[in-house]
Amino acid sequence: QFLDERDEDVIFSFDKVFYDDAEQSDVYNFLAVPIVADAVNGINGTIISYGQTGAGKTYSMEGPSILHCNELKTGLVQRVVNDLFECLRTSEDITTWTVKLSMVEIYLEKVRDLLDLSKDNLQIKESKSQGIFIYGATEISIMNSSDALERLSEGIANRAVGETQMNLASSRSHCVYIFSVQHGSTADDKVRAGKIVLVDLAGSEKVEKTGAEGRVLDEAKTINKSLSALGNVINALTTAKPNHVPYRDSKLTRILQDFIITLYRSQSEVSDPSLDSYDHDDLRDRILSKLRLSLKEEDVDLLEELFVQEGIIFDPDAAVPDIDLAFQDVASRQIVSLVQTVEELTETVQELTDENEKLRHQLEFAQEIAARAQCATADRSRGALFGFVPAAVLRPFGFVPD
Ligand SMILES: Nc1ncnc2c1ncn2[C@@H]1O[C@H](COP(=O)(O)OP(=O)(O)OP(=O)(O)O)[C@@H](O)[C@H]1O
Repeated sequence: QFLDERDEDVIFSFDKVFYDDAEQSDVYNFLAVPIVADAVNGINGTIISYGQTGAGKTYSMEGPSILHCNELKTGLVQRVVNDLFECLRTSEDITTWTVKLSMVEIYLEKVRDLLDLSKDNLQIKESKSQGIFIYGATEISIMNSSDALERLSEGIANRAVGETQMNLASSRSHCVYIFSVQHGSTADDKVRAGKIVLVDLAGSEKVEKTGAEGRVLDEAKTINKSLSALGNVINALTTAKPNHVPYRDSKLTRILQDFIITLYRSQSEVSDPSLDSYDHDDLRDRILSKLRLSLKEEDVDLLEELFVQEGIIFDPDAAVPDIDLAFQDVASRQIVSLVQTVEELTETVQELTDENEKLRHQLEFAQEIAARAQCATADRSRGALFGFVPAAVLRPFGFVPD
């Protein structure tokens, strides 16, 4: 419990608080184990370390060193990597897999590739198939955990190279590690893709307390702006019906756009059988409005029918007890995978619409050719008509020699 600036009580809720005797493994087991398991099942996850300079963000993420440290001090990143490969290797269903690593740092609102320093101003783009992605960022395929740790260590070393070249301290930038996992499974012949994004944020201290000037002041202002943007996005998402989620206000929130999602209810509330229908309606509305952005109304209507049939969204006219059961079912299957399904279907509809458009053009073209051919035939017929006038008729007019 804390007091705000007006000395009023403010209560914050935490899922868990770790005291100073907590081990790195305690943090890892609580925070990251479910996220690694989800990534192997095709569900994106993210871990962000936030706090004041010197609070221990980088230590929690990387330990004292990525490559050389004992089991006790090993950071989250190494533990994620080790478990990820362990899960992939030991799963009976997984037949083939690839793991790719990208590593970027955001400094003064510029995205720099830590695996290729020549790329120092990467752009963030969005596509239907990939969602938000960092255009041109180096992606290295990694085969096993020791390979991954070597590459991570190179990336971290590049952060240090930047430090001396550009006189920046690594704590003044946000560091983003992106692991993309893709695998095929014998269980259902599907290819699953999931991402784990780990973010070591820049220190969050207040500008006025630091007495900073010049470049250091610019750094502090930019960091504060992006951290406020992150706060604003989370605030908007935790509002029941946000009008606008300001993802575009900073590079950080834009990169994390597909990873910061909102679940209004805690797990205990989800399993509460007295759910009202508000959340179902809200979820349905949000899915449908997302579809309406890129599709025609009739396609959205068709998809809505399909989604209701598949149990992806709910029939607004269905009886409330059925809706509650359906909601619990969907909650357990994770809303993230649901949104992925929506995106895949949106893409399929878009492809079909394009194909349809192409066929329509071809048909119009064929009809035009056919019409022209008919005209030509008519012209030829007219010519033939003259040709068929019996010579006896034309002869008196001198058209045909005797
Ligand atoms: N749990 C810990 N055990 C031992 N040393 C620690 C621990 N946490 C942090 N430290 C040490 O405290 C110092 C500051 O930690 P760290 O660099 O991780 O802070 P930070 O929050 O990342 O700061 P910045 O915002 O400047 O990047 C480092 O020397 C680190 O080794």
